[in-house]
Amino acid sequence: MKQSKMFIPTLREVPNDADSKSHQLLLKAGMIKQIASGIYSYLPISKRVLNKIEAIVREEMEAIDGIEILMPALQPSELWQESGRWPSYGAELMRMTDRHGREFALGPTHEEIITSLVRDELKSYKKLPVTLFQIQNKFRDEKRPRFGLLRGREFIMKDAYSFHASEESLDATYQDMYRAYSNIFSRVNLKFRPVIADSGAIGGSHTHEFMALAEIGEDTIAYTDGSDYAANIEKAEVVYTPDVQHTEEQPLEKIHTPGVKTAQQLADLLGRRLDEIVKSMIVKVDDRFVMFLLRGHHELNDVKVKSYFGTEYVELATEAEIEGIMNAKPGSLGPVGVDKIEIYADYSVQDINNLAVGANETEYHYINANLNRDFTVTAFGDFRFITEGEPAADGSGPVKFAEGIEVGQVFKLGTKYSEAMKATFLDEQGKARPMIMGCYGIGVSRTLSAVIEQHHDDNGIIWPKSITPFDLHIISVNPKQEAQRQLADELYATFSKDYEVLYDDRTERAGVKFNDADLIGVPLRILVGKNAADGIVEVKVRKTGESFDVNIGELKAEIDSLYDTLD
Ligand SMILES: O=C(C[C@@H]1CCCCN1)Cn1cnc2cc(Cl)c(F)cc2c1=O
Ligand SMILES: [Mg+2]
Ligand SMILES: [Mg+2]
Repeated sequence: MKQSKMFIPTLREVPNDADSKSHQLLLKAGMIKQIASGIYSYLPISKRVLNKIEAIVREEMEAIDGIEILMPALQPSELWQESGRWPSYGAELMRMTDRHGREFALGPTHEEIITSLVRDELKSYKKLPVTLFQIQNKFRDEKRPRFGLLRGREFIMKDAYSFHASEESLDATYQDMYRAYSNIFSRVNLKFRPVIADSGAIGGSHTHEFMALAEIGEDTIAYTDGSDYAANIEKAEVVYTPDVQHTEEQPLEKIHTPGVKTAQQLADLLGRRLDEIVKSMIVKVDDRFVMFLLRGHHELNDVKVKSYFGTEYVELATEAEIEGIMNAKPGSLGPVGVDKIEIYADYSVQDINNLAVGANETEYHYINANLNRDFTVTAFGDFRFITEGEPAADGSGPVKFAEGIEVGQVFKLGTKYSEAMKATFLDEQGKARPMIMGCYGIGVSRTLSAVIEQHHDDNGIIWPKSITPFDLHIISVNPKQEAQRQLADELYATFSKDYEVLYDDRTERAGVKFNDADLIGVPLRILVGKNAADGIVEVKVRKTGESFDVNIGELKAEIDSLYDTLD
């Protein structure tokens, strides 16, 4: 492709609204243009990379008998009424009405559509299992779109759905997908980790997220070097090992604590460690309020609370709600004398006694509060986030933390949608049974960004060979020089036979062309410059920056062998 005919609006300066490295580079390399918050046009360089990522995804899906279809983005609300999800999503679900006043959603995902499609077509166990997938734009009205393509409101997803007559069959497909995802993320040259994850609102039991490791990642992974254990921190189980440090029970004592609002301030006032304080939090679970007790140095894990109570509706109570229930401000809450709401406590609260807790009176606290004497707990449980260094659930050693970008997720869905939508099949005994489902997503546009996050330097992107927009970048340094332009034209014609070539034939200054080439990030570059008349060109490897002169007689062999060494 001649760059004089291309559309790559590179930028000189860093756009100030870019809030991540990949977002900056996508803009500087002229790969995307924002049309509205979280909504982008993919320009030619991006489109070429997306085509390659999608080709790899298709190959791996088809290798495990995935069949490609394309479903509509417009989804009739009736199907979401059937699945019961129409009322359960808020502003994130983009809704609209058509000219007849009928309600639709712009599809954020396609469980309802695919289930209605399959229930009409596949009636017998003989037709199962089947795995259908699509690659399509999804719409989710994120409250805070950010990081360019990493969290957009319209994005490209590969979503696959599988239908089974048995759990074993679902298991087999789940494993196939798990391996296919590992292949895909390896082939696009991403450093990634599959992590045990929480299935959240989607239901089902078993799910893994595929995390691309990157500082900018919004997810935190708890992993160990001792095994392939890795879990989303929302899910990482805390192995409770009792570490009881009880002392002689002391009499309960109320103390005036002006200005004390946090566990740290209470610890400082009492001259105790933070972990010797027990903090009390009021959480709204569904439509009731519940108190949670945690050690001062731990944090409440809302995802664990959701899965413990089996609901998505878990929110911290507001200050007004707290004052309404407890007649005290959030900084002075405690379990003593609380009988209107249930109290749950993290396991490790039972390790200490003579507790310092709020007195449910603003600016008053108790010391020496003791379980069963001064307050009771409905149940102890694992309600907190694991902290770095604590033992992993599989006993493989202390967990370490890393940031990750969720680029894929595989779910065992079960029969949540097939039951709700009566997608049944006739089993061997002719009995109608709900199909057992799995669903599997890859963020295709998010994967493009994740690759940039992991493959760049200060001058721009460095594309892995597998998804690079072009293989070779030929630059005629000064096309006004007849010898240079002629040789560059010839090399473009020759190399285009075996490689995808971007030919910078523009009459821009050399510096501009080199800057653009560094930004765009094609892995190999041929500079046709002042030595063209002597049949010498310069070859440059984008990743290492190394460059050397090559006689055009050896150029093809040199490029072929160099290209093979690239990753
Ligand atoms: O999408 C999934 C599960 C899997 C992921 C892989 C591909 C198939 N679906 C979960 N999820 C996430 N955000 C959503 C946002 C909105 Cl607004 C919605 F209405 C529904 C969903 C929703 O269901
Ligand atoms: Mg997540
Ligand atoms: Mg997820």
